Amino acid sequence: MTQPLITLTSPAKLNLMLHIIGRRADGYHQLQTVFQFLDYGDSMQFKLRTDHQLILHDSLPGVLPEQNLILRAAHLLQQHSNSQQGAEIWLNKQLPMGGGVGGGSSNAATTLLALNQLWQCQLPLTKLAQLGLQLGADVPVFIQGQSCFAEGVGEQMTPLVLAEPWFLVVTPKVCISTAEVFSAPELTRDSQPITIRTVLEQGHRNDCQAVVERLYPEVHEALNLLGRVCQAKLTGTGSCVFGSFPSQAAAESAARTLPNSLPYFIAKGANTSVTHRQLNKLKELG
Ligand SMILES: C[C@](O)(CO)[C@H](O)COP(=O)(O)OP(=O)(O)OC[C@H]1O[C@@H](n2ccc(N)nc2=O)[C@H](O)[C@@H]1O
Ligand SMILES: Nc1ncnc2c1ncn2[C@@H]1O[C@H](COP(=O)(O)OP(=O)(O)OP(=O)(O)O)[C@@H](O)[C@H]1O
Repeated sequence: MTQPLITLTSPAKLNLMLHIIGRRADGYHQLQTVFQFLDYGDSMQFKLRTDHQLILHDSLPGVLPEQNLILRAAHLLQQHSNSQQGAEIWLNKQLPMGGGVGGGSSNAATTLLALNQLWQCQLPLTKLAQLGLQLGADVPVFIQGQSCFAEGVGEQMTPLVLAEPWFLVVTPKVCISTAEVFSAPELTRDSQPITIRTVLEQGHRNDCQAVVERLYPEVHEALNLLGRVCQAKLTGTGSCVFGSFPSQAAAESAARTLPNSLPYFIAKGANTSVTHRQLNKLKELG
């Protein structure tokens, strides 16, 4: 019998603002951030196996299969749910790695969501988000699937309805280690906490930006170039920088002002993750 196959988009996120307000005893930074999803990402396919095997068909440069967040997420769910089933997984990577658009975390979350459905584990999103947090601070937001104001390390989420403009995302060819940025001595770690009511007026800054611009001249240059045509900001710990536009045509016209050597993509903002919209459609189809 042919086993079911599901195809899902594993989207990018942007941090529209990111303030660091303190540090936990374990060294993790306490953040205030606004997450927006993009209708753009990696493509993933999941096929049920009736045995226990987990097979990832595509590899990533510099990432051992057992370190790949996709297999780590699949193993975690298998252990937690005691599922006797397995899966074959395919990944078509589009998102830049170490780009601050959350590609690895998104892949992990998409895996948890897809296998929860394929294996009929029926774990609620809150439980999947708890599991996801063991894999990375950015995983819960991709599980929850709504644009939001997030606090803690990003796991305390309050949904926020945002505008859904088009974004021009410049992707400098550098892979940035999140841990390196968070360990910089000069990083701002004492921003004044703001409230969700004032976030859209007061939250325009990314506290990681100064450190990243100093460590990575390519990112500094990208911010300068994009800054000529819009307000340009860093997402997460970089390397990607972005600006928003009222239409796709306006974003395309801004992209034409960039040097040909500078890679970019254009995508629409979305209040609900595309993965959730696709999974809901599959559920409706039965
Ligand atoms: C910067 C953001 O992308 C904003 O959305 C996230 O906070 C980063 O999330 P992530 O990539 O999933 O990060 P993780 O894989 O959990 O952490 C990588 C490393 O970054 C540091 N780290 C991460 C998140 C955080 N709030 N404080 C930290 O100090 C820790 O040294 C950690 O070992
Ligand atoms: N499936 C995966 N996709 C991408 N990176 C992965 C994956 N699995 C493990 N990794 C590792 O995670 C690192 C960070 O990848 P990722 O693309 O998520 O960075 P990022 O966008 O900067 O993340 P964030 O915004 O969450 O800080 C990669 O350099 C790679 O070593």
